[in-house]
Amino acid sequence: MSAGNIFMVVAPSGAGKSSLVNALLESDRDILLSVSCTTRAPRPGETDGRHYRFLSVDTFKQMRDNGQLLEWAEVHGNFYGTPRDIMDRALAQGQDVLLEIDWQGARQVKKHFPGAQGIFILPPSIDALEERLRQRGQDSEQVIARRMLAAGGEIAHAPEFEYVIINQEFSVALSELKRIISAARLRFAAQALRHAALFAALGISQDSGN
Ligand SMILES: Nc1nc2c(ncn2[C@@H]2O[C@H](COP(=O)(O)OP(=O)(O)O)[C@@H](O)[C@H]2O)c(=O)[nH]1
Ligand SMILES: Nc1ncnc2c1ncn2[C@@H]1O[C@H](COP(=O)(O)OP(=O)(O)O)[C@@H](O)[C@H]1O
Repeated sequence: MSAGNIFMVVAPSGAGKSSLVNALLESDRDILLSVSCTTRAPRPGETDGRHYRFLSVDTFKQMRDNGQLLEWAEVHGNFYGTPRDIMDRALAQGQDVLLEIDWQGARQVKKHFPGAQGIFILPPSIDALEERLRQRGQDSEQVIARRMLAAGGEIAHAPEFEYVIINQEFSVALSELKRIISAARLRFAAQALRHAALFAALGISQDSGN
């Protein structure tokens, strides 16, 4: 069985990544969303284990220092990280995994898994980004100001990613996200077939070298 694929969705706060990812997951049952750990306080309606694993700073640092996180970063004054165990298990079972992380985390994942595909979501404008953060109605003015201040620096990393989607019209952006994922899956499947054929022709076991 071939290993699963990794997709990373990255965006400045308010660009619409969670909305796009949630809509994608409704129609794509073959992709597992990695639930991150965070030290940020839960927003109204967020539940532990579903949206995030909400941890104290001490517990987060303990997990990080024990090597239980595949990647981690400090974003907007809080710690965020991807637990290693669930992800490793899913990939070994051939399950595709989607990570909703920031650009710093994406860089670290790329080091471990060079085939991971990064998709950067841009808002149509900075004004639209601020409007979306306000309209979401979940963050204080102070939190919104901090996220807006960080947005420019985050957007500067968009060219590092394999794909960039401008989330203007939601349905159009969602179609692009679905198309990117289907195309990448096909490409990886074709690659795996070519490897298998090459190894068979050379009489080499596919497990050798692992
Ligand atoms: N490196 C890293 N970043 C993460 C992780 N989980 C979430 N983030 C990022 O942390 C930032 C803040 O996330 P959040 O507090 O949920 O705010 P939101 O982006 O406005 O919904 C976003 O850029 C997320 O993508 C993670 O596991 N690792
Ligand atoms: N294409 C879009 N047009 C208008 N509003 C959008 C669009 N995409 C997302 N939103 C809204 O913008 C707000 C921020 O979206 P969210 O998915 O929480 O962003 P992120 O996860 O990137 O922080 C939400 O209220 C969401 O409903």
